[in-house]
Amino acid sequence: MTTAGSAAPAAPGPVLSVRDLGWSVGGADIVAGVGFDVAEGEFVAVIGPNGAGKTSLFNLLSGLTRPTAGTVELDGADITRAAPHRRARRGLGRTFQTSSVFAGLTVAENVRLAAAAHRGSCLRLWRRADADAASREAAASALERVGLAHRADVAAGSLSHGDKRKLELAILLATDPRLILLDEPMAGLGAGDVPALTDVVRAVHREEGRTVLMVEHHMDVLLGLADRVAVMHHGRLLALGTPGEVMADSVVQEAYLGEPL
Ligand SMILES: Nc1ncnc2c1ncn2[C@@H]1O[C@H](COP(=O)(O)OP(=O)(O)OP(=O)(O)O)[C@@H](O)[C@H]1O
Repeated sequence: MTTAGSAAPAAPGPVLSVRDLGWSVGGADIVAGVGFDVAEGEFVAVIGPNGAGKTSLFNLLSGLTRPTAGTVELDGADITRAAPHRRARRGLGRTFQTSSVFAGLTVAENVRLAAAAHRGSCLRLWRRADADAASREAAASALERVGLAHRADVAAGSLSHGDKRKLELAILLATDPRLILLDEPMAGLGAGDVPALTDVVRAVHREEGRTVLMVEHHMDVLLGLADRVAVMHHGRLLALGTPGEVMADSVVQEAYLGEPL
């Protein structure tokens, strides 16, 4: 018999819970009926052919677009209609497919600015970011973790594409997000740069314990990272399972029309 005092603690709920999520534009369903949970500390990869709705899904999760159906919960709180900055305050961070850094600022200044903005110092943000010890510390730590500490004082615009991707990750880490959405971080990288960035993403997940959702086209990159793979197709969630399950799924293979997964 279980008494109130000896009851096992309830399992923690999912970090992210998506139910029947949809986004229609001009009568076209860009995202439709998408539902899944992401557990604390999990790494879920999102794959799918071009135009499948992966970025649109990320836009719905991060609040850039308003869903026309369904709900999004973060740690049990309904954030379906919350603005992007409110989601960020609650611990949801994201990167974009295209690089988005201030080219004229130094690498460290870019990260400090993000840290200061997250800490709420909006008034004369830049001066505060420069002077604020906590922001400087957060920036230095983030740059160290992505392997960019030695480039802290160069202009962000002078970085290689691969280093800009690392900088974007550092900008994200400076805000200490629990749930990170990475939209094709490897896009445009030379083959030689992929392993280093993969290692950084792996460390952010495994060593720092952050929950990650990542859009990525290449299964070889995902295999060493993802606990589960979500497959999008025509705006719908076609499959969700371990990388092995998904690769063996004939419906998934058909969606890719013979392209290697
Ligand atoms: N604002 C919009 N208005 C109308 N259609 C849109 C809009 N944004 C995206 N779409 C369409 O929605 C579909 C899904 O686009 P989305 O960018 O989400 O796909 P994706 O899976 O991220 O593609 P890729 O792998 O090429 O980045 C595409 O057909 C796209 O043209």
